[in-house]
Amino acid sequence: MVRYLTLHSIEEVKSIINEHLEKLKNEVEEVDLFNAVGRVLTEDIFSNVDVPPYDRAKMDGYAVKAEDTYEADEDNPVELKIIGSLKAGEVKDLEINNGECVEIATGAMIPKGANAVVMVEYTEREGDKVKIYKAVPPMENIQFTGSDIMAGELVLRKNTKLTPRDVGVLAAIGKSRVKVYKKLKFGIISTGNELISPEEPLEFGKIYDINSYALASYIKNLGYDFEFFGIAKDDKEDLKEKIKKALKCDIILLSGGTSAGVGDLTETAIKELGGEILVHGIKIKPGKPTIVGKIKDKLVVGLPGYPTSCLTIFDVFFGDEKNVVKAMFPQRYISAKGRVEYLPVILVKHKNGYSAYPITKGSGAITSLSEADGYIVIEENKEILENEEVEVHLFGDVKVGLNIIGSHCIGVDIILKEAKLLAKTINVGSLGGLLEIKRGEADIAGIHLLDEKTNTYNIPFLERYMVKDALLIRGYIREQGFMFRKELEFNSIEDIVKNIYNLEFINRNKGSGTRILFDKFLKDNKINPKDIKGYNIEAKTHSAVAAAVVMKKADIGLGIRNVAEQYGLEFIPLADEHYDFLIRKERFNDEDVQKFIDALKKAKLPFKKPENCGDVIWES
Ligand SMILES: Nc1nc2c(c(=O)[nH]1)N[C@H]1C(S)=C(S)[C@@H](COP(=O)(O)OP(=O)(O)OC[C@H]3O[C@@H](n4cnc5c(N)ncnc54)[C@H](O)[C@@H]3O)O[C@H]1N2
Ligand code: MOO
Repeated sequence: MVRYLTLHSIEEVKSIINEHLEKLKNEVEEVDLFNAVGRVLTEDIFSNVDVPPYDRAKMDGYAVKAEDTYEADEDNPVELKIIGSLKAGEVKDLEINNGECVEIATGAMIPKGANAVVMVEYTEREGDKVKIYKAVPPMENIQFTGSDIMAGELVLRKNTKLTPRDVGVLAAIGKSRVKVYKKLKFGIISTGNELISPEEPLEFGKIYDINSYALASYIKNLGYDFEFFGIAKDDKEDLKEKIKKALKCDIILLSGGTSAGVGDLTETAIKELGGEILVHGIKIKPGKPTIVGKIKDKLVVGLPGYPTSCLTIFDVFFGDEKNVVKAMFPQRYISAKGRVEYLPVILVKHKNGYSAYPITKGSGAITSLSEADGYIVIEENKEILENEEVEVHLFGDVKVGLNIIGSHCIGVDIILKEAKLLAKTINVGSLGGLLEIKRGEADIAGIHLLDEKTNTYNIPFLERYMVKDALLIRGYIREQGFMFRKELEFNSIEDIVKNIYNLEFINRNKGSGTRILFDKFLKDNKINPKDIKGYNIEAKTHSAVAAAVVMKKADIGLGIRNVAEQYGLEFIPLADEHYDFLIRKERFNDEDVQKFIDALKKAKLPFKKPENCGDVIWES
């Protein structure tokens, strides 16, 4: 049976959800001050009292009649008689006349007759007399009744979202409880037999439940409440049981089980609990199979299982307004037809503004969102995005720091840690890094490009690509070689060449230095890539190659020694390669760049360091 979803527009779904939210949002509850922050007032707040409620001293010293001090200066003090003392909280019937004063503490009530306070630093006490060395004008060092807040004053308006400072104001006027809009409470359920809690050890075939935790945190950050009802098995009765319990919440969020597969039970469960389905399918990417249903007056939202889809949908329909910045989109991106696409991007700041790099790991990857600074919205009828200005909706502040764009190497992470630097590292391969330096977007690019003709690294490429205004810093030497599981029993490159047609390879992405090295190896040994099994299967990092071999998705792949060692694989070296750093000249003297180079020299790296590590070896 072929099942197609009827896709609703984002606006339609927003209006269904907002209608429900509006109703809930108007419900009112009362909270005490310890629980008021972040809540939204449903009433104007007026003060019934003056703050402060009496004139009080701002400083420790003596309460005086100002005119008695006018003659005083450092050489000619005025002497006053002390007729008493006042501490904060003391109420005494004291009144001063000319020539008199009262010793007073910060916060104490100003006695009758006094109109100024002389700070104790400008006085000298002798018994019941005090010498005043400084003249003070009237009102000096007194905070007057109601000068902070006056009785009858409007202090906070309806619809204010209370900040910690606002709560301070409420306390100041003795308002111990306030009426606020009811806090929405979300019930959270994850579904899937494969899911386990992060508290359990990982069994083969299981994955950790991401969505419950990420959604709950999202909800908390928005100032709402949540309750977690656990992971439902792909079993209708279990799911129904959990939904029933969750119906005490205002909105129930399920994740997983929305698409048209066998285990997709959400729709049925909602119906069998007496509910109706309002939406199943939205013109959005990611998150197309989202379900919106209703059981009595409760909204039940079936979010897709893929973490990025799940969180994007939550954000689109329940999230808060985002700050927007304009950025250049320097790459070419083909967007989903017939759906509005929310594409996560990393922002890179440079002297002409921002550039936005798409994250294309897909909706199954949680790091699509955790690495993103925000997203861009690509309209339904736009198919290609290329070298144009876009608006980026920001998740928070844009992290700024060095932009390190190029080939990925764990050495870079170690150097950054040594240098205590914050940096953005974007993995676009060596050649990609070189181009980003040319374009002025990267500050530093890690590159390892082997020139076949000269059998040297990097410099021939800089010349061929006419890189200008840049310097090349000698980095370190990585041992590239073949990694494979023990059972293969190879001892030399010759062993590998002999067996090459029986092996399942995993290759690296085009533009990566490792790929170039592999191609050269094939050429040197007169092997046609077409005859290599797995030649077209690409992994993006050294670790991904190692993981594929460990998991027996491939027999062998090319990568660096220390990654092979990390994964417990055998390793036969093929070539020493130079991993160097291309740096834009105008950034060369920046503190962060210099720190990076320093740390490169100092850091203990799992690679060989040549004598001239950290030196400039080429300049355009
Ligand atoms: N034949 C079709 N297959 C799929 C379609 C379709 O239209 N036709 N849509 C695809 C799209 S788009 C999405 S999005 C997903 C949505 O899948 P479900 O909502 O049914 O979710 P599951 O199948 O249960 O899970 C998908 C994926 O995500 C993992 N997952 C689920 N829950 C969690 C969680 N709480 N934490 C971490 N990861 C989770 C799950 O293991 C699966 O790998 O369907 C496509 N398929
Ligand atoms: O709707 Mo799915 O989220 O495109 O991957």
